Amino acid sequence: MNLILASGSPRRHELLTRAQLDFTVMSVDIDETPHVNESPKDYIERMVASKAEAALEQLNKELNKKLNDRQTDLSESIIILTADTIGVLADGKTVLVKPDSREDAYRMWQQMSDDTHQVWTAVQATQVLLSVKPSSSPNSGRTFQIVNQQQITERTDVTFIPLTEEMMENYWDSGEPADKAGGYGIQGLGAAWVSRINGSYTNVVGLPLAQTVALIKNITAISANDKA
Ligand SMILES: Cc1cn([C@H]2C[C@H](O)[C@@H](COP(=O)(O)OP(=O)(O)OP(=O)(O)O)O2)c(=O)[nH]c1=O
Repeated sequence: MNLILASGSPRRHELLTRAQLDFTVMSVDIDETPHVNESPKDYIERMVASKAEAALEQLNKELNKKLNDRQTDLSESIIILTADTIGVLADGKTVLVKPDSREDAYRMWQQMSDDTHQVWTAVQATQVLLSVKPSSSPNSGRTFQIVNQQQITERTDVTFIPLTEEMMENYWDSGEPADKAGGYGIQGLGAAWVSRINGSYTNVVGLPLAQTVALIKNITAISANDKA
C-alpha cells in the first residue's frame, strides 16, 4: 500500500508514525475560511475533501514531471490521507480555528474558560488510481483519478479550568497557540488548562489514531476486493 499523509502538521506526522505504517508526507495549502452559517460538521468535511483535491492536483503535477523525465517508478494505487481539526463551543455551533492574533486568541479563550468545548477532527482516506484517459478527451494521457473515498468524524469533549488574564498573556507569549485550532495544544503547555477530557486524546492533537488506522485498513480491504 502506498500511503501519503497530505498534511503540514508535525503533530499528525508524529501520530501516524506511532501506528508503524510506511507513509510519505506532502504539504497542501487551501483556503480554510469557514462559510457564513456553515455547521462544524459541514466545515470539516469540506476541508478534508478540499485538502484531498489539492493533494491529487499536486500528485498529478509530479506524475507529469516523472512522465516527461521518462521515470518508471510509478505507483499504480495510492491512498491519500487528509485531516482537519476544529474547536466547537458549548453551543455546538461556534467554530474555533487557528487564532489570527493575540486578541482573537483571548476572545476564544474567554469563551472556553471554566467550560467544556468540543474538539472535532475529520479524516478522509482517498484512493487514487493511475488511469489512462482516452486520446479523445481534453486531458488525454495518464493521470491519477479518485476511485474511492471515505470519511470519519471524531468528537472529544475538553474541559478548561477558569483562565485568568495573566495565564492567557503568558500562554500567548510562549508561541504555542498560534498554529493550533482553538489556540491551544493539549500535548504542550496547554495541558495545564485541561481539567478533564471525554473521548480520544489523539483526536484533540489532530488525528484520532485508532480510528484512522481502521479507516486505512477498511479502504485498503475494499481496494483489494475490487482487484479480486
Ligand atoms: C486542539 C488542538 C489542536 N492542535 C492542532 C492540530 C492541527 O495541526 C491544528 C488544526 O489545524 P488544521 O487545519 O486541522 O491542520 P494544519 O493546518 O495544522 O495542517 P494541515 O492542514 O496541513 O493538515 O491544531 C494541536 O496540535 N493540539 C490541540 O490540542
